[in-house]
Amino acid sequence: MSVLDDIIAGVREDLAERRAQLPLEQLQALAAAQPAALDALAALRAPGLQVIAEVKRRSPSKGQLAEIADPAGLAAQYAQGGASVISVLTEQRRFTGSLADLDAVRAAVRIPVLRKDFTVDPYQIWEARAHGADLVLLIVAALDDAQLREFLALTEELGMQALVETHTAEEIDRALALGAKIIGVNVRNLKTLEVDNAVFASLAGAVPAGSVLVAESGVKTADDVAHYAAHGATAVLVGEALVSSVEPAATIAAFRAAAETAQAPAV
Ligand SMILES: O=P(O)(O)OC[C@@H](O)[C@@H](O)c1c[nH]c2ccccc12
Repeated sequence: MSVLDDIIAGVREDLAERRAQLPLEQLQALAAAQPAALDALAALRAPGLQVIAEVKRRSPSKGQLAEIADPAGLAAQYAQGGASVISVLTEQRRFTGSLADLDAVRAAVRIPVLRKDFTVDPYQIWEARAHGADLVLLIVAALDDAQLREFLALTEELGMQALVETHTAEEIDRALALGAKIIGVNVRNLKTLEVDNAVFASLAGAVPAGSVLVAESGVKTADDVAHYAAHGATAVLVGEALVSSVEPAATIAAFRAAAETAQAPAV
């Protein structure tokens, strides 16, 4: 069983518990009572390189990254530093996230919020909307085409966007064929947890110009950001480097500035 399969098995167990507590019909009523989702696509299409800043306490590959006693305060700092979207890990067992974190972040910022989880059931998309998220993560490696199609349609029906995460050229083709508008390339292989930054440059060409292309994982330095920007990234998704930064707002500002240098035409 790969790491991904193992994580998903836990996600399904936790999901069964939540579903037993709150039937889908009630969740749908909560979703309907939410203000409309914010336009994440427009936010990511703004000029310059966009930063998706993640609230992430722990990961299976790195263990504990940060305490994050105040996710709302952290998200506010991210927004103040110029993040375009806040990503909130809600998976509990491996990442120590929760829907309570999502609620706290949603209440703290006015920019789009991504519910970052291993989506394997439509219930989770309703849940994301009921908790005020504007985007969900769909990991292509975890879904077949029928699921991906169904989940993209539901996302659209709820006025939300999906960050469709890929790791291979074949996954990018599947995502594009099903109409994904925001494509993520995760340079971390979720089956082995290995990070290889070169994966982005090797795959970026498979995504047509005009799509929103997000480089995910392993962004540590301004040089990493400049590298992804030079290879066509619209945005970078950053977790560890921000949760472990003493000044996350300044780090985000520095990342955005690094991308401008990378994109400036040579004179
Ligand atoms: O902490 P990093 O290396 O900056 O990575 C952030 C993000 O890309 C990573 O958290 C991530 C990308 N795709 C995921 C899917 C599930 C859980 C986590 C992830």
